[in-house]
Amino acid sequence: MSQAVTRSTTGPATAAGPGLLASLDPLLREWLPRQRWFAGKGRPVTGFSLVAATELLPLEGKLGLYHLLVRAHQPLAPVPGAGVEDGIPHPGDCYQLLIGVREALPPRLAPALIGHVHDGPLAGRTVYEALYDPRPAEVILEALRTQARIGGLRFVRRDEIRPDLVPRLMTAEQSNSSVVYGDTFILKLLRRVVPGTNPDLELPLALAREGCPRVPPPTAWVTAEAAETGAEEPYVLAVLQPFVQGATDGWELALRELAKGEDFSAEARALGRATAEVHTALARALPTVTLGHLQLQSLVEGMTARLEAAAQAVPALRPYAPALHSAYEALADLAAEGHTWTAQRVHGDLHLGQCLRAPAGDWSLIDFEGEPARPLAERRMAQPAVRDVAGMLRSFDYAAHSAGGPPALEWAAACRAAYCTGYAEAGGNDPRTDPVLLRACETDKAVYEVVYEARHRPDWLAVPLSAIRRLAGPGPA
Ligand SMILES: Nc1ncnc2c1ncn2[C@@H]1O[C@H](COP(=O)(O)OP(=O)(O)O)[C@@H](O)[C@H]1O
Ligand SMILES: O=P(O)(O)O[C@H]1O[C@H](CO)[C@@H](O[C@H]2O[C@H](CO)[C@@H](O)[C@H](O)[C@H]2O)[C@H](O)[C@H]1O
Repeated sequence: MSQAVTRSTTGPATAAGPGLLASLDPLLREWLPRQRWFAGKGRPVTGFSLVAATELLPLEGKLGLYHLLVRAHQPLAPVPGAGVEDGIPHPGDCYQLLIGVREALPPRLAPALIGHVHDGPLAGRTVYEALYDPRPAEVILEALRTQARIGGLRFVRRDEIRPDLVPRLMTAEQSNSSVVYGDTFILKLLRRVVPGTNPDLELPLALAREGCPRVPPPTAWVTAEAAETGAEEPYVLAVLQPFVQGATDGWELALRELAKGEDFSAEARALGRATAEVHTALARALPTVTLGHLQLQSLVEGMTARLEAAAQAVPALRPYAPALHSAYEALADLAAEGHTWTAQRVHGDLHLGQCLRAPAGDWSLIDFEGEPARPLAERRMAQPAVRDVAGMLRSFDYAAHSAGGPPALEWAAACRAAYCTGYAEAGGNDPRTDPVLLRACETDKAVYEVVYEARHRPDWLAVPLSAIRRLAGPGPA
């Protein structure tokens, strides 16, 4: 692993050294695991190593600013897709940090505090999560606007960016961190980063080339060059895109309508159409493949392995596992009979919260990263488009269980039907004509959700478990 301490080519000279991380180490051990976006919850952090450090503002000023890529050592790996120790040695995940350094924090930045440094080059200073502070956020936007190269960081711009946009950090619960600039742009700073093409940049760029208006096109992005990090490929670190002004996300909207006892099927149908339009554009933009017997076998093996790992991690799932396996076996049987399916690039983690409705009524889809816990190569594989449909169908069910009171099952059924109708109207294959594949994909998604909730929101575990019971069907469980 490289201990790159980078030297700026067009930015300020760097004063960061390996001592920097050593002095931050005790503070990060305490602070990092508390962050919503920390992926290694439940496993101890035993240390850190520096992948790259870049000074963005020199320490001599009132405000110092460091960009760090830091590997958090957690010697045991998560069970694939489950996040629970199983003893497999693991080098640890790499996180992107933007660290502000001041003599003292003004009260408005109190929530951003990481801690007070006692040793090393930052001794006596206060370090904090710099995205809370407008000045560092402006530094990033200015670097994008001017296409700067600072150390190993490359700021790449595709479209014009107006100067002087005022930043504000989004405070929503997120897997990453986002800053909105003057209601014009939104910057997503990825937190757990891996080298290689990131689908959250790759797919919106491909859709922009296709002229698909359903996805905000990337305006600019940040990468860390491979030479600076010791990786084989650059890391994609952040993506700037147009901000959909006044938008409401589908989750919020669905809950609002549910609370009023209102039907949501017209919106669900429009969402189905939007999804089909995105799928059609993705199938035009990027290669599609036919899944024959062998490929189907490996798809089924993946689903089976995820179910097994999930049942190991979440005991409540165990009684249903045999019945759930039958959904995958039915798919394998169809494949053995010679059925084939088309696979293409998909969103990968589609749910109501990833759909934004502009005030004029148009729906946009965002966040093409895929399921965050899966390896990058898996997230970039061509898959049956029904995977995304299954994600949305699950989401209507989630909403029906989350509005308070008895689950609004009829409401969800109407949304699910309308969504499939809209999907077929806009040129997608009606998912209801392929019930075996749909059931397998819905099962796989519900299994993922069981693990996700057990890990992040145990209070919500009952929601996917109720779907698990439905999907398992009547039987000994
Ligand atoms: N282009 C956009 N316009 C308006 N709001 C957006 C846009 N992109 C994202 N958001 C808001 O930011 C939130 C987080 O974005 P998302 O890409 O889902 O990040 P994460 O991967 O961290 O979950 C979304 O739920 C949405 O509210
Ligand atoms: O939006 P993210 O990329 O962070 O996705 C993760 O978190 C989601 C929750 O915020 C989670 O979605 C699940 O809960 C939603 C309601 O909060 C529901 O609409 C989805 O259908 C359900 O899957 C998602 O699975 C996870 O990857």
